[in-house]
Amino acid sequence: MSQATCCQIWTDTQRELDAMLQREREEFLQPQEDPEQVMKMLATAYVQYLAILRKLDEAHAPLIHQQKRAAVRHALDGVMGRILEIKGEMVALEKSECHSMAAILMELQRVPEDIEIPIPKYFIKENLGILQYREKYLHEILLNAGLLKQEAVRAMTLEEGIRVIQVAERARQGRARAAFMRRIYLEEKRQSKKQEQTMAKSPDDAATCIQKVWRGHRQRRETERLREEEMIFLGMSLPPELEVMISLQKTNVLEGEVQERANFSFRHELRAAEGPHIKETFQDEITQCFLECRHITGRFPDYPPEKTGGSKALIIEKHPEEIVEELAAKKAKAEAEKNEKDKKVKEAKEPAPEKKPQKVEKQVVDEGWKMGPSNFLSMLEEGSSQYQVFWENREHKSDFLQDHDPELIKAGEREEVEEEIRVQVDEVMEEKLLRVKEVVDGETGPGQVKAVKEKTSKTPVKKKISELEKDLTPDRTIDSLYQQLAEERLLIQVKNVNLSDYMGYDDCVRSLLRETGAQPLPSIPEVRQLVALYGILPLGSQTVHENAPLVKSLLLAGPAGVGKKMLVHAICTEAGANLFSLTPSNTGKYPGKDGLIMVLHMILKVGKELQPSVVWIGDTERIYSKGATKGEEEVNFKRLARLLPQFLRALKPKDRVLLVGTTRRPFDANPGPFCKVYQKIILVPKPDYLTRFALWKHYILQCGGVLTKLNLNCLAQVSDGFTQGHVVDVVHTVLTELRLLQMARKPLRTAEFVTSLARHDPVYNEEEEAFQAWYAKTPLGKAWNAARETDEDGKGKRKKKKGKGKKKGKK
Ligand SMILES: Nc1ncnc2c1ncn2[C@@H]1O[C@H](COP(=O)(O)OP(=O)(O)OP(=O)(O)O)[C@@H](O)[C@H]1O
Repeated sequence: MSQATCCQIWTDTQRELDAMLQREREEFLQPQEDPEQVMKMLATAYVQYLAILRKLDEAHAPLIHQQKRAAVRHALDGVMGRILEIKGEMVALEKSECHSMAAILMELQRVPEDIEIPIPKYFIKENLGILQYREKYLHEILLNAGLLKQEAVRAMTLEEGIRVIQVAERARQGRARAAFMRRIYLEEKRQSKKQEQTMAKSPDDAATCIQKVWRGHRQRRETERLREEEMIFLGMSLPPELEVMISLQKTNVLEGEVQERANFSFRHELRAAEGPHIKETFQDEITQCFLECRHITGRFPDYPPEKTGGSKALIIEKHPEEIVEELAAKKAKAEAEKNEKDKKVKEAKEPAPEKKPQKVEKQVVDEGWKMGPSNFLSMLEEGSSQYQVFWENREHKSDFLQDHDPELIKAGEREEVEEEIRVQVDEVMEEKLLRVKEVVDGETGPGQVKAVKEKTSKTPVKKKISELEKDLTPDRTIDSLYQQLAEERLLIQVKNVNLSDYMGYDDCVRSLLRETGAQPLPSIPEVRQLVALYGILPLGSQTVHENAPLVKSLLLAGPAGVGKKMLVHAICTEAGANLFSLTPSNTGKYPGKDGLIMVLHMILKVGKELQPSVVWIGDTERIYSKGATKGEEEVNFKRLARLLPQFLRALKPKDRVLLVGTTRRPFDANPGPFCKVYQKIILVPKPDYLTRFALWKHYILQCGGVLTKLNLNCLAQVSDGFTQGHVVDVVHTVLTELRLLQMARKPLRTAEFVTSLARHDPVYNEEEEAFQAWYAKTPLGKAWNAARETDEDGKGKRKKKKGKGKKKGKK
């Protein structure tokens, strides 16, 4: 895609985004009373933001201009975050992770694929070098530790050997023949030259000859230049300067260096041109502030210590009147709090009068629904205004050089230069203030300041640091910890699977069931969406992780073979994350509480440093098993269960680390602590007819099978109740190397697969019901049931009222 097309897509999408922001300002700020209307509004915005995200990613991926890339990425992150916020609102409103979007899709004239979550390509593309290096490093560690076998070098067959020799021999003969022909050509040329030299030429002939050669050469050069210009104009090739730049940027290190050098020169320029003026302004502002303060309080204030930001606070502070106002507001707030406390104490002493629930309910209804505060709207609006200032009116088509905009860099650098100068000014002004205090007020400043400092240093705020947050390995490097974790199999290789490889279609039966009022459970496409929303997007983007509703842990529950592990690997592949395996059988190598703390500490330290990271606990129900503990292994599991909340507490919004648990038997776990640790629970379903059909086809073709004589409909029908894992296993069992060799004589038959399938146990209805019953007991399941009951009560009451009304009417 040419750069001009990318910019055009960006322009169009930005316009759509502006329209969305305008709509948000108008619609979402108004309180709404009808929940159905609210849901419709949210779902519409959700679908539209997804379309915007898709287009922004399309524009961002091929863009070369670094500043434009940064601007589009800013918008990308903002839109991703906003989608997560809207999803959060939808979940809170419907008390379910699944929403029926069919009506909205119809109304907006979209297809079901439009609600798949696009995963920005920059997650991987911008870290490709580091990811490849890390993959190679891990591979080497595993090879050296003997945990991986070196791939055996395959011996050549006789035919392959002959072929290689033939190719080489023919090439040699070709080269010899070419050399021979060249020799003949040169010989002939030499002969003709000799003949020409013997025939004397007039000066005119000689001049014509020289002109001919020169004109030919000049025209060829000119044509070449024109051709290059045209290619650049059409966007089919890059200007030479840019090509050099891109080749430099191919390695991340170089990119960093180039950027750093450019920034340094701008900073230097700014410091020289604007530094003195900034310094003067700061000094004036600080002096003014001190004078005003003395005017109000009668003495010069102490200089704010550097730890609290130095004079930054003074510079921000506007007017003495505002300070007075602020103080008054603080006082009023404190008084109000005190009054409330007194009131509560009084109420606790006196028997509380009976509450009137009806009134409260009415109040809630009266207030209506309002969209919660957003961290991303302001970001999007800021991005939009920056776009209007810098990019909207720029001529993208003729920007052959894709050169940077110095003003934009300067704007970014200005803040840093200001901060640098402020620190210098602070040092000077603090000295000055002390001297002035001594002369004017007779205060011996340093002593007082020291005293204050000592006072503050004597009363440090005691904060309890959990065992996991302490650095237990201060003398170890990240590399050595990484190596140790890999050797202990706590850090494992990620299988290269994408989320789109997790095949599956919407289950029509499930949608029908939902309409009858059954608890909504996710279909396969919804599982894909939830995994992308709660796992991949926050892990891939720092901004999204820090500002969107924080999800620290995710549970994938479902029968054996439905693809839970595949989803864990897909999260890591798409987000470029490390994969730590805390599966109970792995932690046995570190017995005792201290051992376990050390494992968790190492995982946290390496995971945070080399973020994003996924910490996977397979068979996670085992660590929350009900009943008394038996044996050392179970004691260790219980210990891990007790340490997990601490582990999660040690994860801050800036740490892109996600805990993912997988379980085949969640009902065996103690529901209380289990659901407390896992913030989001996704029930992974077994495949429906359409998915089974696609799975059979895909895996048979992948293993080299031929479909001609196969009845895939029959296979899909017969495999009802079986999982994806069963299908994969059956295909691998049937399509052995020997069977593939026989294929020409003996075509594949459906019965072969059916026979093999019969050796597996399907997921029986009882097991599926057990999953559903367990899900109904999770916090979200309970909330959904409670909401439904109140809904039904409400409807019943309304019906009764109507009935009464009618009777009265008849009377
Ligand atoms: N939706 C899917 N599309 C394609 N392949 C799938 C899908 N789901 C699962 N598979 C394949 O099925 C096999 C089993 O999947 P996986 O091991 O991830 O299941 P699991 O739920 O983790 O099983 P278990 O609970 O037994 O550990 C894998 O080879 C995986 O690639």
